[in-house]
Formats: sequence, C-alpha cells, structure tokens
Amino acid sequence: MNTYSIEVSNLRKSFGEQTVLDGVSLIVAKGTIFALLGPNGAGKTTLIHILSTLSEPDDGFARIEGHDVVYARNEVRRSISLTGQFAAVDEVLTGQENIMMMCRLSGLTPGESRLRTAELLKQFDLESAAGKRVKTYSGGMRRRLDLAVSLVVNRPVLFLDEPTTGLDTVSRRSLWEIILRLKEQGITIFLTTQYLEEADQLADEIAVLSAGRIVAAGTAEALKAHVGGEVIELRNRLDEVIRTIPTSGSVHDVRQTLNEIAHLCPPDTRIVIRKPSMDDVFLALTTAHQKEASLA
Ligand SMILES: Nc1ncnc2c1ncn2[C@@H]1O[C@H](COP(=O)(O)OP(=O)(O)OP(=O)(O)O)[C@@H](O)[C@H]1O
Repeated sequence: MNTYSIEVSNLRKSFGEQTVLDGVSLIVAKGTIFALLGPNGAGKTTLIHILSTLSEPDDGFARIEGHDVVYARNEVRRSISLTGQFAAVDEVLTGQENIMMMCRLSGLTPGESRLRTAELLKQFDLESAAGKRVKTYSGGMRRRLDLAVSLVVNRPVLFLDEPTTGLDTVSRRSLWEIILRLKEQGITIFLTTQYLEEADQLADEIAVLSAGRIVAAGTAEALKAHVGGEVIELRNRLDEVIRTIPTSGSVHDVRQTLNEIAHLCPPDTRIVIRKPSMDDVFLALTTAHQKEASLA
C-alpha cells in the first residue's frame, strides 16, 4: 500500500513570462500535517490549485492518494476537501443553514443532513452561533464554519490555504486545536502559511517555498536549529531595527550574545527578543547559500 497521500515531482507552472512554480517536489506521508511555508506571492496558492485540480501544471506530476491530478481528476476530487483563503459561505444564511445546504448538495438525505450538521456544529464549536446569520460572525467563527462546510463529507486529504491569516491569537489557537483533532482522525493535512510559528505548532514536516522553489525542507526542529529559537533585535532610539541576531533563546545564549555586542551598541540601543519571522528564515537560508537544502 502507498504510504504517501501526496506526491509531487518537479512541478512547473508559469503564467505568461512569469515562472511561478520552478520544479517543486515533495512527499506527504498519510495521516500527517505538512506545512508549506512562504511569503506572499511565493506560489503557495498556485500549488494548492494544481493539487486540487483547479489548475493544471505545465510540467512534472502530482498524485493524491495515488491518483494523478491531471489524468484522474475525479478520483482526486473524491479524495480531497479544500478550504481556501476566503470563506466560501453564504453571509445571508445562518451557520446551520450553510452546513445543511452543503450536506444536501453533497447528496445526503434530509435526515442525514440534519445529523451531520449537528455533528459539525459541535465539532467546530459553533453550536451557540448556529442560528445567527454568518454576516454577524467574527473572523474566527467564519473560518471554523468554512472548515465545517468543506468537511461535510469525510475525505482522506484536506487542503487548507492560509487557514489563520487575519485571525487574532485566540482564534488562531482554537483553529490550531481543531486542525490537530482532524489529524487525530487520520486525515492528511496540507496547509499553507506565512507564519513560522504556525508551521512549528502544527506540522510534522515543513517545506519553505521561495520564488517557486523549495529552499528548505524538514521538521520544525531542523528548521529552527537553522534559524534559532528566538531572535534578538537591536533597535535605535528611533525604534528602527539596526541588527537581528538568531539565538537558541536560552538564558545562557542570550546573555552571551548580549555580552559580545553590548560594547558595540550606543547607550540608547534597545533590545527586543522575539520569535523568528519569515524574513529571518529567508535571511538565514539565503546567507547560508542553501538553495534546495535538505534540513531533515
Ligand atoms: N491566474 C493567474 N494569472 C497570472 N498570474 C497569476 C495567476 N495566479 C497566480 N499568479 C501569480 O503567481 C504568483 C504566485 O501567486 P500565489 O497566489 O500562488 O502565491 P501565494 O504564495 O499563494 O501568495 P499569497 O499568500 O499572496 O496568496 C503571484 O505573482 C501571482 O500574481
């Protein structure tokens, strides 16, 4: 039996003169969470569109649950759920009505639809908001509803395109818990994100996409070892960042780093200690000249 849910080999896609995917290869084991990390415009949505049969590659191939995304579209579509960046729910309807409608459109009987709707409202913590119109929902509630709607029928693979972009910290964490619960049910999850922390919290494997190429791939630990657990940021009196220094985040490392640089800093220099951002990841990867590095 194939142990991979998703196999992508040397995938290429251009729009006119612009090369958006420049030979992307990756594999995702069944029942795991895979995070594709990349900044705006890196090609993440383009890849999800190809994997979910909404668009065709120019070259290379991809298989979902063993089915080719070009030659076995119907089988692929029967294997996946897709939640895009923008909630595909009807704002005028209530949350309950939206799920009910999707159940009926998916071929469930009225009785089955009622049961499934109740299940999903519970699973996605939407019971108290079930009878309210979606236009009154918060960003987090909408995102949960969007996920519920896309999971009306159980499929082995779930694509999530930037599931928490624009959400506040509390909503983001509650969505993370839901995503982890879906993994416990055995679903393979492929998500895209711009947040290193999100990939770190959720993913078994991470690939970093930059300008259409995978520039690093491996576990969160491997990636963080490369970038550092925390970043020390030095700011001048105008609050401009003058230098960033990766560290492990341990008291020992932070103290040692500060000892080394303290005498070089003007007296009014301030420090901020924060988690690495995407910029730090790319800086670390590019300064190490590690195009296509495998950090596994
Ligand atoms: N249908 C299209 N026609 C022309 N160019 C496109 C098309 N779809 C995407 N692009 C271009 O491809 C590039 C990658 O876009 P894509 O949406 O895949 O990036 P992304 O990593 O998902 O970024 P974002 O987080 O902003 O969605 C962008 O420059 C975009 O303008």
